[in-house]
Amino acid sequence: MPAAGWGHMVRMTQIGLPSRVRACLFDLDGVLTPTALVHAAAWKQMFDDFLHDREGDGFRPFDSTDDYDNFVDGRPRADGVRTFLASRDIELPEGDDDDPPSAPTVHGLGNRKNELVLEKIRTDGVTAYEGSVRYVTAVRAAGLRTAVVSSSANTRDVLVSAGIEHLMDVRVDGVTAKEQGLRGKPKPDTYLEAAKQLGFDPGQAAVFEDALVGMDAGREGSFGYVVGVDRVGQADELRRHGADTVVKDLADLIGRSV
Ligand SMILES: O=P(O)(O)OC[C@H]1O[C@@H](O)[C@H](O)[C@@H](O)[C@@H]1O
Repeated sequence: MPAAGWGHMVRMTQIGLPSRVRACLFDLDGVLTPTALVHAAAWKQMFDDFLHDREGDGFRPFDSTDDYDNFVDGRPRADGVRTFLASRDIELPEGDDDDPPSAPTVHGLGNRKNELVLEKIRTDGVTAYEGSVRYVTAVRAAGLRTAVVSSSANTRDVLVSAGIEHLMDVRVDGVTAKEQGLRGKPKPDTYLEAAKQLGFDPGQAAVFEDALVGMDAGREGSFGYVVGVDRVGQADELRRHGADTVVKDLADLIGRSV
């Protein structure tokens, strides 16, 4: 048997990653589960109600593709509120984490959106992408370690609801990032923390992301490989933001050599 073990030999041809990669860091929403759609719909409903109340019938609605991808996707919740409002030249007081959903503050709006997300997840449940489960299972069988790295404070609930919590060795999410004072994506802090907890340098870790800010984090953190996951037809944008490769589904990497 070779010094690195058979798992090492097998994975080079079967999981589409360079041999230096020993750990896989997966974003959640849009990569492991289809919950990016739930978030996008909740953001739209919340911002459209807010803009309508503020500007009347002539308001410019939140665009679930452009506004979501550029200002909200992948960022921690309050950063998403701030970044979108800034794009419309709107300033609101910060407020507090426990502001009621009716409060006209950054956190009030964030809490309003979160109520919509939780309602949808509780009603419909979450099913993981089948190709993602197959791919994560394959990388673990090849001896790599795995982490989920998400801005979402709902990460644990979504993993449990989807039945995939046991597939992740480490979780760095919106809750743990806040506890540890880690900056959110597009900063690489949460991905760096996950690599550290798994015991690897960034160069030995691959980042799997569907969000443009996640690509930026992968590039700024000098990770060993960055996989862009294109669920919405933004492959070129993902490449421009630093993807080494772009796939439509994680299972597309199975059987691919790099
Ligand atoms: O509001 P949460 O569940 O903490 O999630 C924050 C963000 O988490 C990211 O994973 C999603 O891409 C965003 O859409 C979402 O807004």
